[in-house]
Amino acid sequence: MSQTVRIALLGAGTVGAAVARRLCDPRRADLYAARVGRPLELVGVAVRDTTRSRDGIDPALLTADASGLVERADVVVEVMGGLDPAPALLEQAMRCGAQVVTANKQLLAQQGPRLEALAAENGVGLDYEAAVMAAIPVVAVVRDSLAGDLVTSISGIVNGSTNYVLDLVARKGVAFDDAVRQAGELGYLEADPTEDLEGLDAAAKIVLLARAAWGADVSIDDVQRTGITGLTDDDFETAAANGKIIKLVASAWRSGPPENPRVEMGVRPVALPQDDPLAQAREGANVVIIEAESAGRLRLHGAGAGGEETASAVLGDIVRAARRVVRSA
Ligand SMILES: NC(=O)C1=CN([C@@H]2O[C@H](COP(=O)(O)OP(=O)(O)OC[C@H]3O[C@@H](n4cnc5c(N)ncnc54)[C@H](OP(=O)(O)O)[C@@H]3O)[C@@H](O)[C@H]2O)C=CC1
Ligand SMILES: N[C@@H](CC=O)C(=O)O
Repeated sequence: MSQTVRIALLGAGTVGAAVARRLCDPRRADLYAARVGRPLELVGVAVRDTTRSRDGIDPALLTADASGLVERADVVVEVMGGLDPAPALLEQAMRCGAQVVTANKQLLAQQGPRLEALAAENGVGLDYEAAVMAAIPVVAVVRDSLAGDLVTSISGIVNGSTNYVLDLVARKGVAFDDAVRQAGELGYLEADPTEDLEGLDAAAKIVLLARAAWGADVSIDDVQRTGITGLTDDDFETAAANGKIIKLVASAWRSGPPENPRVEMGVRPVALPQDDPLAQAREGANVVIIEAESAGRLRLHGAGAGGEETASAVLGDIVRAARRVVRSA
């Protein structure tokens, strides 16, 4: 038995680099050891370009052999994104008996049920809090904290980069393309920015929340989706003239009996009154309102994108996964 819980990190971009720096921070090491019951050890970081130096990451940890790295880990953390090779590496990890953590919403939206089944088959966990609303612990709230209640609707701003763009255009008069460029510089945009701008990222997140809330058998094709690229100067001017602000709102709501729920989902730009709770999200923030029969109306608000903020959620999942490793030893 290893004296440490061995962590393999797949990806060291905006999110992965922040996770690696925290795992290598000596001030955090004792804290994680106490919380887990054994020290965490970062055994390697898989990247495409191993020659590039990465602030705060020992170059000796870098490898281009992601599959070889997976074989050496108790917990595999996927923050590379995309649909190739991430799913194959996660499958390999599960078959090797490793716990799996991912922030990859597109992968989960498209292949989540299959990966969940594979995790169960191999007796490992699949944690993905960072995949929805970055730093905001919404998956745990909807899936676990409200497991004794009946959620009726979920509505919110679940994409940080488009919120940043819409906010800068509306409040600061920044040109749309310039705001998109700034969102990219802050690390908010996906590798393919059309995922954000066309509402696909928000659609993936609302699918994950609908599954968490209702166990619903839904896919991204079930989401009625409109992104923000079709918005015109006229749309922004009309909204402002009416005291409103345009936000990209994602919603899911349940109808029918709880035992056989019918779920509908949508993503679309909406002109909201300035005092609407969803209008309060500034720059890269996200906000979500969850309605449940007994709990009533809950609101979560916080950072919806960014390396350090998303790393908070990934690290929470790593601690949870590492505890499972220690318990099962
Ligand atoms: N950015 C954010 O605010 C948030 C992102 N996420 C999700 O987290 C994931 C990562 O996002 P982000 O950090 O922004 O992405 P980046 O594009 O910044 O980083 C991707 C990293 O993965 C590595 N990588 C990509 N493909 C491969 C491959 N085939 N083999 C080895 N390494 C590879 C890259 O290597 P190299 O550096 O050499 O190019 C890079 O280090 C995505 O799924 C994203 O949706 C979730 C919440 C918030
Ligand atoms: N591109 C995403 C990053 C976090 O999930 C976003 O803008 O919200």
